[in-house]
Amino acid sequence: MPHHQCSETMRNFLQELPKCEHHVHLEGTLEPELLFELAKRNNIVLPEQFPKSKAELTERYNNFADLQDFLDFYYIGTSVLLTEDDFFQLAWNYFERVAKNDGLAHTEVFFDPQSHTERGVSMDTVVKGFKRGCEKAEEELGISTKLIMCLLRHLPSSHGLETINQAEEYIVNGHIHALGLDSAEKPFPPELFVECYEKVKQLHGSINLTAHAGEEGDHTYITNSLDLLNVKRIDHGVNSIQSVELLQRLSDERILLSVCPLSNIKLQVFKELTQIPLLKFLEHDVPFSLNSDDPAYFGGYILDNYIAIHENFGFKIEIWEKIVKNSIHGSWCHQSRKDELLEKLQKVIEKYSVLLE
Ligand code: HPA
Ligand SMILES: [Zn+2]
Repeated sequence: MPHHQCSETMRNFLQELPKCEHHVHLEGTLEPELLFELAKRNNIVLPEQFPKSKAELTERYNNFADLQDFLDFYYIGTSVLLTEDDFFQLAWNYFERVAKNDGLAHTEVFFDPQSHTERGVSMDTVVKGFKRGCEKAEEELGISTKLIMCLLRHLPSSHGLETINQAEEYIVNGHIHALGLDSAEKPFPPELFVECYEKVKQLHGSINLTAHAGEEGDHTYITNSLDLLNVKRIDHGVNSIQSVELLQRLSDERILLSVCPLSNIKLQVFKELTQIPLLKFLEHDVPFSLNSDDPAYFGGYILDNYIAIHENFGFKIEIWEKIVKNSIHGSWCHQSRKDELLEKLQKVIEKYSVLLE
């Protein structure tokens, strides 16, 4: 049960904060409605045992046993996406929703090309559709965006290398801004992907690097991602709590953890939101952002995650200022954009420091 009520004023404050999202899978924004619509339009036959209605599917999404149980649904979801317009529409629906409802200012979005190229959809189709969504969002919604290509760790690293080759043009020209690593964590540790991370770095010396680590895997998955893959951000990273040395290192090196509260509950990483180690991170000055991960599957977009954290932690305005400041500093946009967002943050803090007294 939440301990702190989120007043209307508090909700408005959280909405108006210039939030940055660093951990959202575009394929994880596929709402049941669009899933069924695209399956029909593209003549995709869903598995026999797959829920038949939106209500049934949403109900099943409330009962994921763990990461793998979710991933089984997630990959069935990806299978309905075929054309460039499908990818565009998926991305656009997300951008429009979070810019208008959630007050999102900047978002760095993951996509999983291998979940599409494995089914015969080309890299070009995927990237062009998503890129078009990003451009329209920047022009019409005023939010800034970056695309992060993720490799699926349940596939061999040779498949990852092939994927990097297919994406070479977009890595070199910067349309793909960063590399990430996702899917089933524990059986597939970071050391399996050293060659892939070296390869993208060869193609583009200043490409940004991140990896999912320490969601179900222990703290060594995080340390090894930092040491062997040279990532400068960790997605999830909640198991860093197991090592004080690691917490100190994350703080010293300003490694941002992209924490996903509602995801952690839905995938049974924690029983209660209060168990997410945000207080420890604050105590050790480990920078973190709050994110939605797969909002269509986990029952909430970014503002819902902020509200849920407020209801469970009752953070004061100064803590929210710090969280948003760290999210801005840890973003991969230009300094000029960060300055804009920091200025906006100051205005919102000034406005609400009286209202929320
Ligand atoms: O939270 C996640 N973890 C790992 N892989 C994923 N792919 C989509 N979401 C996730
Ligand atoms: Zn994720």
